[in-house]
Amino acid sequence: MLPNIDFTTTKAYKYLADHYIDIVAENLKDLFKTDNQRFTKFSTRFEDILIDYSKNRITDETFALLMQLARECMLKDAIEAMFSGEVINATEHRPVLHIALRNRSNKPIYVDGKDVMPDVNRVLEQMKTFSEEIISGRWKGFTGKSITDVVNIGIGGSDLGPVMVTEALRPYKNHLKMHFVSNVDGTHIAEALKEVNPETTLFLIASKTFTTQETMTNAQSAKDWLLANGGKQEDVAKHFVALSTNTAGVEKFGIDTKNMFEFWDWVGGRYSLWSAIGLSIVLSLGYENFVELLTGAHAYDEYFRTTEFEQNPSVILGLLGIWYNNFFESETEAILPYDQYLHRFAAYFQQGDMESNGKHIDRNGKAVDYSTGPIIWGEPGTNGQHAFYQLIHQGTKLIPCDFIAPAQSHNPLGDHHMLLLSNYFAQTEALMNGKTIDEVIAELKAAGKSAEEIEKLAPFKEFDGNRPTNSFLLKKITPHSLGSLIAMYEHKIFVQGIIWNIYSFDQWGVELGKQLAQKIQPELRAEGEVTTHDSSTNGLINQYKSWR
Ligand SMILES: O=P(O)(O)OC[C@H]1O[C@@H](O)[C@H](O)[C@@H](O)[C@@H]1O
Repeated sequence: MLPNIDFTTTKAYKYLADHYIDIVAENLKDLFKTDNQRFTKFSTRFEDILIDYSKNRITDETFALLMQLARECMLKDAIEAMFSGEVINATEHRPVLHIALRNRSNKPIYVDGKDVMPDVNRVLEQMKTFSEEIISGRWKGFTGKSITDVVNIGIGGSDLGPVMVTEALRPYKNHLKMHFVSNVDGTHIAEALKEVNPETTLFLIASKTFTTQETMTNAQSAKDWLLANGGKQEDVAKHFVALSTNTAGVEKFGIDTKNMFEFWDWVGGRYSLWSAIGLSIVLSLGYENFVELLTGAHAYDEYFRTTEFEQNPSVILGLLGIWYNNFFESETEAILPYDQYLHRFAAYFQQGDMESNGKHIDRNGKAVDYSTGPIIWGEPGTNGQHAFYQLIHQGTKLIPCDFIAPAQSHNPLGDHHMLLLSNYFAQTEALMNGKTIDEVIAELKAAGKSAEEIEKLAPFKEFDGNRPTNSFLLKKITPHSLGSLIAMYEHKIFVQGIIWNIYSFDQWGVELGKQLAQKIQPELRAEGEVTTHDSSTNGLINQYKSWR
């Protein structure tokens, strides 16, 4: 059982609310001036990942109160409930065990009295054997040629994780060309099919439920394409495999269940890259690298589970998020990787975070009267600087930002990495320090501007600063360190869900639109005017029907 505590009724919350009034008047810059231990105190490490959270609007007192909040909300018990396989996804009656998929210690984890590890290991072994067949070229397509291209057809958690990881770890990839098709927009599959040859293409149909409309439609089109381009029904087995929890659905679609890679309903879709859904990762990087990814995540899981809150990155990051979300009323958080390979990292955690904590009903089934999950967004480093950083620096909104960078580049080309990192360091410094009006005036004077020009221009060039950031500095992005970093973020989301007293592992909010789309489909198929909706929806549908 998860604890069930309204965090706004805790002592720590009340103290924090009072303390906020003091802090809001404080300037980060001054906090650094008065405490030369600030970096040492407010930074932590996990293996080769340094997490500097000193540029946050906190003092020793804030930190202590946030830790007290976690204790009053019984976070420790909640962590144990997850790791020991309790049914913490109560609305779907499921445990939450993505940690079992990467449990390299192999210590038993029980669901309904049965250790899940033998099944986890069996599927990993199956992924290993299969990937070796494909990568080595021993697996042949319907004309006897080896596989050159892999198309993963999946959406949401069955797409975002595999895409993010295969992109993040491109330096480790082999000769296989990877394609990812998610959107039901025919353009997505049509464009992918233009790039591949039916004789040498393997399709991975990735769907936990094997009922998702987008995925089933794309999978059917891929099968039709194979059959229309020389393949026969009996060749489907050579070109299609399924990654799913739904054996009956896989059979119904026409994929032989010996070509099915199983996982289980205790794996949430947005936490499934560690499962059979990660087969595209295994194919792209090789099994050993996938195991390294799992190992990095497992090492972090153990650390998260056993480390005191004060040194625990996910606990600290989660609580800082709560500090901004619930006291400063920040609505968004930006994830800004200074690493081109991490270009889908923010997109991945958009689902990870917003589908997990975008809830307004608490664990008692009652509407909350406080703010929960933030809006997550972001793009890679310097691209963002030339696009939206204006608002982060000088806009009216407080946007806590995570800056992520590797010290070592996989492409040490001339000065590129030094230039990239100079921006990474400069931005958090600039966001913190800002630029005072006096500094602006001095600068303009030095540039020879007239007093009149200075007076006019100065206010536009002032930066308030005092804008909070976390910096993640990794030695290098490797399968191991990436595994740890993903797990760190996953557990941060978990921590926040516990404090907000919501269920982080269901996603009922995605259902309504799906249901209505089902209702609209026959109306779009039929001829004639539609009158069953509100005037806006009718108007749009009828315009579409007259234009199509
Ligand atoms: O893997 P499936 O079953 O096709 O689901 C894909 C996605 O479907 C969405 O509807 C869910 O909100 C996601 O959580 C999920 O990842």
